[in-house]
Amino acid sequence: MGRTTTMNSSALGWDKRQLNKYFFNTEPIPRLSCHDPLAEELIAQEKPVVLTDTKLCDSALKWDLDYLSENMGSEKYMVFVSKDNKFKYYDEAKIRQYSSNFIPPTRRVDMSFPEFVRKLQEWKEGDERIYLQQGLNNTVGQAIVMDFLQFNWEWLNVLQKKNNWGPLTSNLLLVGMESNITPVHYDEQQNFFCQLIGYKRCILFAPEYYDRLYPYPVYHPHDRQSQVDFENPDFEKFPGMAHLEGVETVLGPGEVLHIPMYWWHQIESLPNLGHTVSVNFWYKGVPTERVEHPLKPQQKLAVMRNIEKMLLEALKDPAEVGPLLRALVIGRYT
Ligand SMILES: O=C(O)C(=O)C[C@H](CCCc1ccccc1)C(=O)O
Ligand SMILES: [Zn+2]
Repeated sequence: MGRTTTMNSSALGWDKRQLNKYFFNTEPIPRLSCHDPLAEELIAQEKPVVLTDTKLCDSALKWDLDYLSENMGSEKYMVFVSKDNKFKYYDEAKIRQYSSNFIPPTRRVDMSFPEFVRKLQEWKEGDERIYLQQGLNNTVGQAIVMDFLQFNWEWLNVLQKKNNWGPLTSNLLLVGMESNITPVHYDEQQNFFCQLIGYKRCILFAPEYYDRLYPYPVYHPHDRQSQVDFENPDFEKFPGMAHLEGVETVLGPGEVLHIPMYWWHQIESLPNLGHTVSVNFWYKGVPTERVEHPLKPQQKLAVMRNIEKMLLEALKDPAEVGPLLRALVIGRYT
């Protein structure tokens, strides 16, 4: 990119003026040492927390573009291409069964790491943007494997056991351009999100804000993604959005954000501070054995997802799900 960044004087390494102004208020996500008992308390309560000194991925702080080009082997990696700066995730498997004409907002191109870096360096204003999003697997070079083995697994494994999480399912390597945005969505896994290079703004909303973020239907390719666009909010169509309140942080190199399962999150690579490199740790949640009532918001979300899945299974035609739900609720539960 070669752009000179006017780094601001503050020690943060980034400048508040670089943050997009949105219509909702946010409070800061607590930033704690991983040795602070409150940190583990918040994780146990499924609340977001930034851990500043885990040393979880210190061996990967050197994963800049040169090092990754050198050591990511000659394999092809998954790169998404977008006409704007938004990279809304979609499930390719759901496109086929979702009858109506779904137009993917981004396209997937597989390319080698050096190819990806060349595209980054040749990029100029107006070009399509790119975002490498690839699960780390055994095709990466030896050096990367060595770095990976040096992660602070001891600390992670203790937390995994204490919180009765399921197995680690994947580590997504994310290499994005400055200003790239992953729009607000939730995942069905516990996540430790590690920032390695550059700065990412992470805006989170609690799972109970389900009725203010209007997720797509479960059978839609954009399942788990919100329908709202923070940069062009449609308050007529999505009135609940007006009551959104979030929490946020700007994550820098070496910092780890716990994104609890089902928490909504939007991730933005800060403008003018160069490309970003992150790696996440996704853990399967396990169903709670002793169910207590009233159910937690996360559990209600799981129930609603199951109802949508059952209805589609019963009705087969997605177009019939809405009318049946309306018949069930309007005038009876409203
Ligand atoms: O770690 C997370 O959960 C994030 O959302 C990080 C996000 C990219 C995620 C892309 C994605 C979202 C859903 C399914 C598969 C891939 C970023 O950092 O831009
Ligand atoms: Zn996510």
